[in-house]
Amino acid sequence: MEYIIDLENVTWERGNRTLLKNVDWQVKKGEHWALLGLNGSGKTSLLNIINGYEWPTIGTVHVLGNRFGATNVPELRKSIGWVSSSLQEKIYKTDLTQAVVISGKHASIGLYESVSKEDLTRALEMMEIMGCQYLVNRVYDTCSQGEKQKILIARALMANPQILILDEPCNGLDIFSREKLLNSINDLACLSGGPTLIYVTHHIEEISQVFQKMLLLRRGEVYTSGRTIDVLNEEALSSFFEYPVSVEQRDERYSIQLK
Ligand SMILES: Nc1ncnc2c1ncn2[C@@H]1O[C@H](COP(=O)(O)OP(=O)(O)OP(=O)(O)O)[C@@H](O)[C@H]1O
Repeated sequence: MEYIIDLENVTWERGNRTLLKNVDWQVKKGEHWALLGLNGSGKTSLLNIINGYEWPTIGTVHVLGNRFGATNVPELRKSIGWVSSSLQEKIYKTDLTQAVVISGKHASIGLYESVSKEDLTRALEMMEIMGCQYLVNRVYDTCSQGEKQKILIARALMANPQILILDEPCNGLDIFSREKLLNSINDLACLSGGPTLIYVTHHIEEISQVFQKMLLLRRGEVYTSGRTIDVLNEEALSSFFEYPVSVEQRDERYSIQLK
């Protein structure tokens, strides 16, 4: 079986610190994962390794069938979308929303080529998938935080990625904007031929039923990975957080409270 992400025994050291230790993680195409961990647990470090921005000290990394060390990483990166708050800061605030989306075609910030009719049509399609086509012709900075997230996901889709990393996309959103964004993400997850999603979060409340697999990171190590329904329960999470928690499940969504 070919995995689209295959990390074997990945350890990453910086100075005298081990930031990732013996990480094994295999992701199949079309299998959407949530990646959960507290602040500083190593989530971003892991994503940096998957994107080839950092190299493991020990272990092997295969992404989309390519072994890091024997492949052209910048080329490979075109197949991986990564939407994060640091991206949001880079976007030119006075650009129109559709220009921001089109810039995802070459992962540029801003547009440096004339826009073809096909690019515009595709951008509008991507905006429609994310439920934000109504924002066309709006200046990016006049959009709400939730709308900006949708634009940035549409931008990432423009390059037709096989893997799409959504790095804490609901940060800074109120409960209504959060639910709207999660609905659009669910639609995207169900899109035939769409990317495999990796949803990074601190909050189990955001993990909807489309994320059937989970990886729990703690202090740079995989605490556990497997089916979400097996992982998101009181016993497993109390042990993971090293603190007693209660977990409720309703309508295929979860909530957690400290006991
Ligand atoms: N380049 C680096 N050099 C040294 N230490 C680093 C480097 N990158 C990350 N770290 C450290 O590794 C640990 C894990 O950081 P990382 O950003 O991967 O965690 P995270 O799970 O993404 O956290 P958060 O949820 O707060 O974003 C932290 O203690 C961080 O300070």
